[in-house]
Amino acid sequence: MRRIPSQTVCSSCLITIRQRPLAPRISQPWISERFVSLRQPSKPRPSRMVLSNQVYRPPTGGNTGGRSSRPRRQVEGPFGAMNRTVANIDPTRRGPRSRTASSTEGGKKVDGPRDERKALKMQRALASVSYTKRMSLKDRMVDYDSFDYFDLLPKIKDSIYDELFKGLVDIKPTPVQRLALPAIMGQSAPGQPQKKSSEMESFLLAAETGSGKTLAYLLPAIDALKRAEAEDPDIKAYNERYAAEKEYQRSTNFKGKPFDEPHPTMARPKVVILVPTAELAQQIMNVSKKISHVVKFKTEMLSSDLRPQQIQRNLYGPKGLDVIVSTPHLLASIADSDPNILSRVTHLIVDEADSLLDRSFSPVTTSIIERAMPSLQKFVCCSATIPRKLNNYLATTYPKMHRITTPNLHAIPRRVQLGVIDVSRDPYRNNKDLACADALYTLGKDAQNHEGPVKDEIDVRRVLVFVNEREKTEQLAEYLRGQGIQATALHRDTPEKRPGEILEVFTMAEPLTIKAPEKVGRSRKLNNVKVLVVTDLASRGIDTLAVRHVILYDVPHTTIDFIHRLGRAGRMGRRGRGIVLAGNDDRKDVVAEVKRSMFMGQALI
Ligand SMILES: Nc1ncnc2c1ncn2[C@@H]1O[C@H](COP(=O)(O)OP(=O)(O)OP(=O)(O)O)[C@@H](O)[C@H]1O
Repeated sequence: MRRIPSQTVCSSCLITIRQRPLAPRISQPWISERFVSLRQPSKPRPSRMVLSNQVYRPPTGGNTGGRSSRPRRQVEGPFGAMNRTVANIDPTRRGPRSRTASSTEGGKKVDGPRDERKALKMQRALASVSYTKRMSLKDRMVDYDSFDYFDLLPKIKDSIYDELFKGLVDIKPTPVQRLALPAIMGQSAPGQPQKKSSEMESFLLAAETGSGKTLAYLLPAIDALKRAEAEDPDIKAYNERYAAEKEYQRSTNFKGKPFDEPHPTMARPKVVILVPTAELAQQIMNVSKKISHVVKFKTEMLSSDLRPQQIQRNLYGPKGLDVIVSTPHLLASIADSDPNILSRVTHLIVDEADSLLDRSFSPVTTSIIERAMPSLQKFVCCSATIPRKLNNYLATTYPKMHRITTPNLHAIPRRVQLGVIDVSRDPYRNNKDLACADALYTLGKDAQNHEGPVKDEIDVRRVLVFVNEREKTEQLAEYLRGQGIQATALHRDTPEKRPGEILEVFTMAEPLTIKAPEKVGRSRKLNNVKVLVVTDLASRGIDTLAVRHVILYDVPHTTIDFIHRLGRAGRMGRRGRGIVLAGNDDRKDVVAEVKRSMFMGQALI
């Protein structure tokens, strides 16, 4: 008589393995293969929502984007997956090694603690970068601990100290800047001059949120722009004509038309920075403008919320155009009518590359890349999160891409604390609105007196509340206002003011204070907290330096969203706090694992 097989559950992949008790699995591998069945067939997430591992090097497997080692489905057609006797399990992910974080130290394999994050693994939202690689990057970063070690033009260094970080002492490059600046400029060692490359070079800058990626690509681009300008014969000839005309007008006391010959760079920028939103375009243009006050170049932005006359002026201004920051759709449509607009581009930067090379933006972004390619010298993709799909796409399209990843990529800094409010419990009973208002009142009560010259002032806390749906922004803001909280909603169709103006309160670094109330009245009113209820519109790249608190009203769909939303607090070494409101319908196990990963300083997967 046959014995009934017993069952075991594989802890890493939640599969039920039926096997005969007396047969050791290792010696008879066919048993596990034959009787493995999926207990919980979960739908795999699209790879654009899954963070990539090993971002520091391209995936193996050439044009297949690293997927060649995976077992492929044998039977084609709609019923191909039925009646299978063998589970479709990737052999590279099986066995004890996949469950153990291992690294190599001094040629010896060292096993780290087991990675227990089952819920995140099921979601497969992010994956880790080899810890060995992270350490070696740390070693490389020691070298460039001052901007003086970079072979940047002296004026650019002046702009760093006198404009960008005016009033700050002991300014040091951030990790991504230490890695990216020499790489993009072709500088081999600190203090050494740049080496020019005859080929077009491509770079991936992958570094955590708020780590200074903007300057990591902007400074080398402006440096190259100014060096090329000094050797450009058209610009030289223009400057000579301009100087001669000025001299003539001065000597003859001429009162007629001033020199109005269009500049050779008019509507022909050399540096193009693509970003997904108008708000981010404005922010990056402001940084570029600050540098231009010292270095002298022309920088403008293009975005759909500008009036047509303004767009015309920004592009075709007589003083020329060197650096343009734009959303891809507008730039592509302008390039349709004026194909030469991208004919001189030497540096093309795709910021928030995972958004701009995702499905919705990809055709238009790639059309710009293709048009700029003939004159392109440096192509830079930049993001805080690298989904697997993007990783594979870049490996296939740009096999020689230089990959620059920082030690903390995909990790939320430990200085950001995460608190979780279980709204399914009393007193909220799934009333998230009430829980949100209560959390804001608690933040208001904790606010400190302002430590400044004026007495009796209290700090105003600026809090971002993230929701998943745009309809919810208005609804929640209205509820909060009804509770005496100063709340504003911001989404793509916000009617009254321009989003930039609304965001300004949250992006300005200066402290915001109000006069302390003399005595607490009876009315329920929260004066020292300003709240912005917002969708992902404000989660990408917006530099909310002054924001220390972020409330995740809805649990984000992926760890990618966790990283970007929580990344609005705790920027550039500051402390921050996130609060997640988790209800009955939310994945509390995912939230718990994100919280634990943050506590342990682990990269999300
Ligand atoms: N070397 C530096 N020292 C001090 N502050 C810096 C330095 N470099 C950049 N910053 C500041 O850090 C802040 C964040 O920089 P930035 O917006 O470039 O971050 P990011 O990496 O692009 O973030 P995100 O991924 O969220 O877009 C900015 O306010 C910037 O002025």
